[in-house]
This record gives sequence, structure tokens and C-alpha cells, in this order.
Amino acid sequence: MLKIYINNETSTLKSVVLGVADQFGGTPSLEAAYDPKSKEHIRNGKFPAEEDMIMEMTGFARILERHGVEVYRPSLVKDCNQIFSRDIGFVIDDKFVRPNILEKRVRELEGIQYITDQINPGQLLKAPDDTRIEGGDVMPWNELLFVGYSNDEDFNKYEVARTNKAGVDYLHAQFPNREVKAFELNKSDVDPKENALHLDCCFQPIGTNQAIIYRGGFKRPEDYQFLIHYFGKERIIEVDREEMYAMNSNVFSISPEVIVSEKSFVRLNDILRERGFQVEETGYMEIAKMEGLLRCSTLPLLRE
Ligand SMILES: NC(=[NH2+])NCCC[C@H](N)C(=O)O
Repeated sequence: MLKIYINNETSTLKSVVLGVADQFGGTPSLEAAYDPKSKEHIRNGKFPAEEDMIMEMTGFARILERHGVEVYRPSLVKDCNQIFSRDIGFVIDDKFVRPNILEKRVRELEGIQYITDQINPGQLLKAPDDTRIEGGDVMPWNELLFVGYSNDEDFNKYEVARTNKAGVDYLHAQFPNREVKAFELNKSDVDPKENALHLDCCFQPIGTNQAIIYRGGFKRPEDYQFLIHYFGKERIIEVDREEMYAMNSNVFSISPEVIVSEKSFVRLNDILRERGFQVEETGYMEIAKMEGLLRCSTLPLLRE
């Protein structure tokens, strides 16, 4: 049986699922795409090519392996974009949650079936039908559980709204040991600079007590204020609208000390190094064109 356990975003990573770009089906039609940044790159003719994305993901996999992480890849589902494993399942404590996700993405679930089959059935949870949750919105953080979501009105309005109130309530009921902190996110199906697709597109804890945050991703000012207050202003790295668009909050922690980041995030990476982090730089800008980055492409199974 596969050992699973996740208590937070940064403890030393032991095993992870990393998405795959092979046979992803090529540039989708505008109707088939489901986020505004992908649509932008379909329109401008710069949608990423399979071989470039395979190269980027191989680079990321090598970094993970060099740090002793066991890397699983989804089995291939033909003509299906399986890059963003983060959203299709997630581990909280010693439970693997199988959520209901965007209909256009359900085929991705087949690819990790061989992994969930190796998990003790007593540790598998299936979210109820009325709930919608994607893992990019879910972040266990020690005694807390951060969740990004949309209220019912927004949820029904936007394709980029991926976690609903029922989903938040379900997590609350399933993990009574944790205090759930749920944040409404700003959404746009047309403008990627106005859209926090998932919580990890505007926020992520790093180290043991720090965080990267983009204020404009939060619909309610008090949620942003809560996070500033919780971490402390001096332990926060604020990113701006352009940096959010480039996905600066979507780096990935291998441990409290080691962070994988995009090599073009010059300002962020300098700050991280000043703060004592080891920054593993890699290229992921082709993948970024589909509104996801490093964290989005991983599904951590086991952290220390
Ligand atoms: N955790 C994330 N932020 N995932 C990004 C997923 C991006 C993908 N294009 C989608 O719209 O679903």
C-alpha cells in the first residue's frame, strides 16, 4: 500500500505525482479551453507545443529526483491535457480526497487510478455529488486548512470557479481537527489578469511561517487582511498584477528550505535567496501559458 500523509505545504517531500504533457491533444479550440490565459494563447497562435512542455516537465522531474523525491506520473489518457495533477485529487492528513472537478477535465482522473488503487481504501474519501473542489484551492497549513472558493452566484457564473461553498462545508465536516479558513477569489473567464483561477494562483505559504500573496486575487479585503495578520507583514512577499499573471505565487516547496521557481522570476527569486531559501530555478514559461505553474502540476502524496 502507498503511504500518504500531508500536513502542510512545505515539509520535506517524499513522494509526488507530477503531471505529463505527452499526447495532450495539441492546441484546443477556444470552446474546449477552460481558462482565459489558454484562450489568449490560442488566439495569438502561441499555445505551447508538446515537445517544449515535455522538456520543461522533465527538467522539473529531475530537480525533484535530485532531492530524493519519488516521482509518479499519470498513465497516459490519449488527447487529454494531464499537466495539472494538482487539481484532480489531494491529500490532507492521511486521507486522499477524490473530488468532483470541472466536467471538461474528468478524463484526467483515469490517469491516476493506478495510484489511488494502491491506497488503503479506508484512507480514500469520495466527495459528495453536490460538492466541487479542485486541489489548487486546497492548502493544509498545520492547524489550519486554507481553501479558495466561489459563492453560489459566482460559481454558477464562471467556468474558472472551481470550488463551491458545499465543497468548503464538506472539507470542514471531514477534517474537524483543522480550522478551515475559506477565501472567496476574484474570477474572470475573459481576462487572465483579473482571474485567480485557484487559490494557488494568488497565494502560497513557504518556509515555516512565510507566504507569497497577491492582494488582487481576494474578493473580500478582510481575507487578505487576515493572511497579512496571520503571517505578519514582514514575512509576506507581495506580488503585483503582472507577477500574478506570470504565476509567481505558484512556485513549489520541496522542503521548508528548498523552493523550485521559474527562472524568469528574478525579483521573487532574489528575495527568496535573501531570506535564506535555496532556489532551484527551472524553465516553465510554456506551461505558464495555460494558467498553471509548478505547484499546479504536482500532487504531493507524502511529506515528512
Ligand atoms: N492549481 C492550479 N492553479 N491549476 C491550474 C489549472 C489550469 C488549467 N488550465 C485549468 O483551467 O484548469
